[in-house]
Amino acid sequence: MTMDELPIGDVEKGYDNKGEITNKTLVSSFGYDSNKEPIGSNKDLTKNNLVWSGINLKLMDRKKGKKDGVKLNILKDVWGTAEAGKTTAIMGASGAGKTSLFQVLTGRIPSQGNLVQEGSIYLGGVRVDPRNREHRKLFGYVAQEDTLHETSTPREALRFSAKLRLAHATTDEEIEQLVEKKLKALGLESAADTIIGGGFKKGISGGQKKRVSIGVELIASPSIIFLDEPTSGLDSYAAAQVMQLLDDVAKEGNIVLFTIHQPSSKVFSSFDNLILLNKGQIMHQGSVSNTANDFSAAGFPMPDNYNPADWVIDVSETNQLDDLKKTTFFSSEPKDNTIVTDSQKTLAIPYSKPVSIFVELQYLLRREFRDIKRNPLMTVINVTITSILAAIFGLMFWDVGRKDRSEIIVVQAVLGSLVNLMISTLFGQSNTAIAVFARDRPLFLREYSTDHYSIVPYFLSKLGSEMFNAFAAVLAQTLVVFWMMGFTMGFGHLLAITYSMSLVSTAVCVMLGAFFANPENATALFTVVVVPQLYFSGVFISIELLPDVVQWAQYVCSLTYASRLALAYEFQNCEPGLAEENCLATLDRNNVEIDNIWWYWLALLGLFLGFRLIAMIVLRSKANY
Ligand SMILES: Nc1ncnc2c1ncn2[C@@H]1O[C@H](COP(=O)(O)OP(=O)(O)OP(=O)(O)O)[C@@H](O)[C@H]1O
Repeated sequence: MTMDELPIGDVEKGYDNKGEITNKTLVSSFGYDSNKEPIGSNKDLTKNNLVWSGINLKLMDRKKGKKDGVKLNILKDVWGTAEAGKTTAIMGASGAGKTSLFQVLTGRIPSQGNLVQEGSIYLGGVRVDPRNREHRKLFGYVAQEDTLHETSTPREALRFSAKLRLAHATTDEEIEQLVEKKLKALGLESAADTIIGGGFKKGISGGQKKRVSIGVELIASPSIIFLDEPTSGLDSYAAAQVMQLLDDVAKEGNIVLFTIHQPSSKVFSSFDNLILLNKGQIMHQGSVSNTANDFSAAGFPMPDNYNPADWVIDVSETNQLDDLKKTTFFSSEPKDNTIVTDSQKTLAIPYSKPVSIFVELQYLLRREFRDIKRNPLMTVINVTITSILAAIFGLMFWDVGRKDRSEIIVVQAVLGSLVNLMISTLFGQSNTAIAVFARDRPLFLREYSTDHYSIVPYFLSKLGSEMFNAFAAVLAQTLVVFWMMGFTMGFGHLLAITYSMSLVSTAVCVMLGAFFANPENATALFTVVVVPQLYFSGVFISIELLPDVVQWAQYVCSLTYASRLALAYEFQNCEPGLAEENCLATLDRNNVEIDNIWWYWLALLGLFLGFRLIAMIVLRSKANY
């Protein structure tokens, strides 16, 4: 079936009994009214429903040398169904296990650690594994926090997601039509070209942001869309709009499943099915329109004028579990809960990357540079601060390079000016690099886990913008200090050394940013990692005087190599005579060997690549949930 035969966006993936993908519109299959049916009871429809069975999530007590014990049963024998064509809400008091169940269903429980997960999930009667990258293409996931690219517009955000996630054969024209159609469906036409905004600038409203977050998932036409508290933080009007949107998405034949906290009665009545959790167990599942009857039948008639959402939580919170179990609540999983075509078989999806990594890189780079263009403040502040500092250094070491080097105090001053410059460069880019990476990290984790791009193009695109920012700052610094201080080495040499140093320093920041989500931790650790470099580099204390056990550290210090390069270029061609003697003695005292200049350059390159590689591996492992 071609895109021409079906309206764009209406083509949904379906699965036949063998688990093979079939293109069909699910819309036609779900035009029914099952308000009076318990969830999943319509056997014809079970075929395309999401069913989970025997889900247990245990927190293990792992003590060295002892057998593992179960510390806490977070989820116990949880079962349920999310029907295609309907919206299903997971509710429960705080700590009931909503997030945990949601994380199991979306494959976000880490496979290593203290949590052990059991149970099965089926889609259309065939087993699915939401941790599997291929299977995950069926799932759209909208987190509670909106992680959007702040300097993009809703139209650009949808286009970016469509381009990188839809089939390779989809033309740009088709993508534009699809984006237009989704913007309309999301009610975002008037805000389509307004910047999403964030900390740097006010953009679209919170409700509009939530709709963009939903839109970037919907654009990939997932069969199942998971949303974690989609109405939290929204006013009642915006919450109602989001619920209406989800209802429309479900009506197209999709499965819409979300957790929700304290919905208003209007929002509560707008969803189709309810799953109520209590202390990690399923207390009740059923159609929302039957909630009052179901609770009455269990002996808890709903008082008049009471928000039913509050009532169900009140009942679950204010009654003992044992008492509730004596009622019709907490029914055990029906034997025919999973209508399984083949329980042994796992859904087979031929995985193919929609676009090449070059297209990914192109789109990512375009977005990075658009970011710099639309939010130049960070670059401007960085360049300004660096220039001011450089001017202060320039004044302190005014003309030092042009003075007579036959005087040892002059050589000492030149040495001091270079080392200061290197240290300033070492720290100069760190705040910007850490702040930018901390800002972008959640966006990367979301986009990577929803298969927008691979990790290498992402890192290359970040490197592109970091290189630009670092170059702007280092160029400004070199322009100011070079002539003020009057160095004898070439302008290009000084620029290249400080630029390389700055890139290594940025690589360290990105590596720390990959380890720690919190920028404060990354900044604190940066100081711990970088300050010892001042000693290990040999510029303050000769390496030979350092204790043997720490001497190796000189080899992983960018300051070591950058300082040696700067000293080598500055002192290798001094005036013959006393000046030359002083220069060569300084080189000797600082362990600089002219013959090793290329090794110093290679070492800087090695450190740069090494730190980048570690960052990539760490971030890749963090994103692997
Ligand atoms: N990784 C974990 N380590 C320890 N305890 C956990 C972990 N994950 C969940 N729990 C515990 O399991 C229970 C259920 O947690 P969960 O976050 O799923 O509840 P919730 O219904 O989403 O609560 P809330 O509405 O307050 O977010 C809580 O008691 C929580 O402390």
